Amino acid sequence: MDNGPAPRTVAELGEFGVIERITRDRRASPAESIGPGDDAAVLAAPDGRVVVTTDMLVQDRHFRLDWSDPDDIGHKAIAQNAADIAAMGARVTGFVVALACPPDTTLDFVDRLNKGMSDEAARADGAIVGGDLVQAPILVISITAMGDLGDRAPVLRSGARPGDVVAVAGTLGRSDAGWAALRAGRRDLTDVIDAHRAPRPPYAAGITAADRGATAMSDVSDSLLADLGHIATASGVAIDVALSALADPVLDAAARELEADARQWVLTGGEDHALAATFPPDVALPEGWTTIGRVEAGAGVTVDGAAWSGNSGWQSFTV
Ligand SMILES: Nc1ncnc2c1ncn2[C@@H]1O[C@H](COP(=O)(O)OP(=O)(O)O)[C@@H](O)[C@H]1O
Ligand SMILES: Cc1ncc(C[n+]2csc(CCOP(=O)(O)OP(=O)(O)O)c2C)c(N)n1
Ligand SMILES: [Mg+2]
Ligand SMILES: [Mg+2]
Ligand SMILES: [Mg+2]
Repeated sequence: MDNGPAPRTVAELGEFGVIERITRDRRASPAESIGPGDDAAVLAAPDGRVVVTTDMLVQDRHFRLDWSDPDDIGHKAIAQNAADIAAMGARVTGFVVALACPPDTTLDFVDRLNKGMSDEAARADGAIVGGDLVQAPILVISITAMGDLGDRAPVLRSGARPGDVVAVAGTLGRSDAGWAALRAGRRDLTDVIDAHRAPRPPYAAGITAADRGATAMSDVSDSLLADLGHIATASGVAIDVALSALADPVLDAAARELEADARQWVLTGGEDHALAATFPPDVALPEGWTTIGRVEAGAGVTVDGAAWSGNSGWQSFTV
């Protein structure tokens, strides 16, 4: 029997066909858990507490289809959520993914988006256990991540104390540099463009930081200055950052090409999802962490002892 041409778009395959396609490889959920396919998922919460966070990506606000491949968008959507779990000192247990897309979205696009999400979920050691699929005029990906602290105390933004060391794990400023390269049409600057399209946060560093006694932690989504600012405010302390500790030859090379200031990217660029944390002064930093500053008495964030002039990072409603 001739069933006609194979479906090519989500409208042609239909909601339940697409869900079946997306979840086909996701039947294997973690032990004691129930994954996609029922009215809700069930996740084990071994220590009785659940860490939970949500973040969304909106087309033309967080990504552009002419700048990012579908798998990049999938990576980024999972990464921005998993980084918040890691920033609490927790490990990811599961994700639920709500996807809104136009009816002419191709199945190839959905497959690649799905592959990017699955690959990054695997990097974060978590499974995609459910979601939602609806029609919308543009793409929106809204993800909720759940995590488990084991026997650790959560690392809050409020625990930094004067005398603590400030450290980061992961790269800073590369995503912003990549965004600048894309706006300038400089597709050749692949180091920074790749970092913008698909950040790879250092999830394990969040857990090792918690185990090593980190006093406060956050991922860097809006900018180093803005996110350290949240730690400073929540902790009632001042933070001073040493610019020399933030040098990155990849950024310097991109800055020469784009006639830009690498310091601006490192301090005010968002979307790298590096981890920033404070540690007691006598602690040996775990692997992957680099000292970039110090916690002091007072308020606010300074750079080499002085206020940073100009914008300090991304704000959703300013542009
Ligand atoms: N619409 C909302 N309703 C309730 N809480 C929110 C809302 N938006 C943000 N928050 C909370 O405000 C805090 C800061 O949010 P956000 O800046 O998005 O954090 P992050 O950069 O870690 O994603 C988080 O604790 C988040 O849960
Ligand atoms: C098309 C496009 N425009 C602008 C940006 C830049 N941008 C979008 S969101 C963002 C920062 C973080 O976004 P937010 O939604 O605040 O994430 P959260 O802090 O909640 O993790 C930046 C720098 C981009 N990536 N793509
Ligand atoms: Mg958020
Ligand atoms: Mg965060
Ligand atoms: Mg933000």
